[in-house]
Amino acid sequence: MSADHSFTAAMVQMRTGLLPEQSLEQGIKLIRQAAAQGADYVQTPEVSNMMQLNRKALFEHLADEADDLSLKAYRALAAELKIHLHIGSLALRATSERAVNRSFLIGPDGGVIASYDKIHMFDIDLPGGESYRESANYQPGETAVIADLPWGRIGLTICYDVRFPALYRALAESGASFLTVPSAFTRKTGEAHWHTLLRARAIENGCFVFAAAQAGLHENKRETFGHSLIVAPWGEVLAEGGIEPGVFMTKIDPALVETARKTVPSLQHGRRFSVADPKSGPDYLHVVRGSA
Ligand SMILES: O=C(O)CNC(=O)[C@H](CS)NC(=O)CCC(=O)C(=O)O
Repeated sequence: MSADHSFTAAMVQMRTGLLPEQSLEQGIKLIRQAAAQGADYVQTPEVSNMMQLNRKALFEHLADEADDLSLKAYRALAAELKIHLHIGSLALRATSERAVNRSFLIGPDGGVIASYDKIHMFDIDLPGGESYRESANYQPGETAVIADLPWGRIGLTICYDVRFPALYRALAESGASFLTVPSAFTRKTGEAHWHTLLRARAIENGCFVFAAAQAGLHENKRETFGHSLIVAPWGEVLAEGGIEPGVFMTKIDPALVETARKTVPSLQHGRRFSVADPKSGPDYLHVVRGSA
């Protein structure tokens, strides 16, 4: 695998609605636009198929992975356009009681290269009354996922995962050059944290970060932050969306990963903590209480 040639990455920013059929139409239109402008890798946001706050309505529209119309259509589209298509996530049925928030990396032959189930559940009460209990409807994943693209290795994560830096360090240490964070950030937390978190994950790991976002006021009355981002390994923002749906793209030079890591070799300088009690977690995260 040679990682020395450049490619074009495109973030598709969406304003997903209540119904999978409508959302699919919006997704297909924007993905076609990205491919027509020369994109090789296209990413869509978290829950590209539907945004439902109501559990009953959500479960009425959930399909199993094997029957999901969005996944079928996106696989056919990737094959037609001959692109790598990363569907940031689809809400799918896992059991009769539980959904799963699962992303898919689809290859230019329409095959699924990898899928990832969101690990960290957004169970949060924000000041002002906005409240989320993702774990009430979704079962979390337990496995970090990497896959190989023609241009280097990619790590898959989703949205709230971005607040857990150990996940990204593990992906980088497993050889990832590209970290991906398709999202549906709230407007409030996005304004405060979105750029900082994504740029930090890029800088501390010497990786590109690709984050396609949900944007604006949705049919279910939720407001998401938008600002899809492509961040370089040195931390520069290479492409950024606003709050309207659209396509945001740029050329990617994978050699910049090595350049950044040569300049600041923090990946090599990591894992220097001693281990006092291996039962209490990963050794490089262990913190010993001072005895002063
Ligand atoms: O449920 C849906 O319809 C789509 N899923 C989401 O919107 C998810 C779970 S509620 N949102 C986040 O993870 C936001 C994280 C965030 O905003 C932060 O970390 O600050």
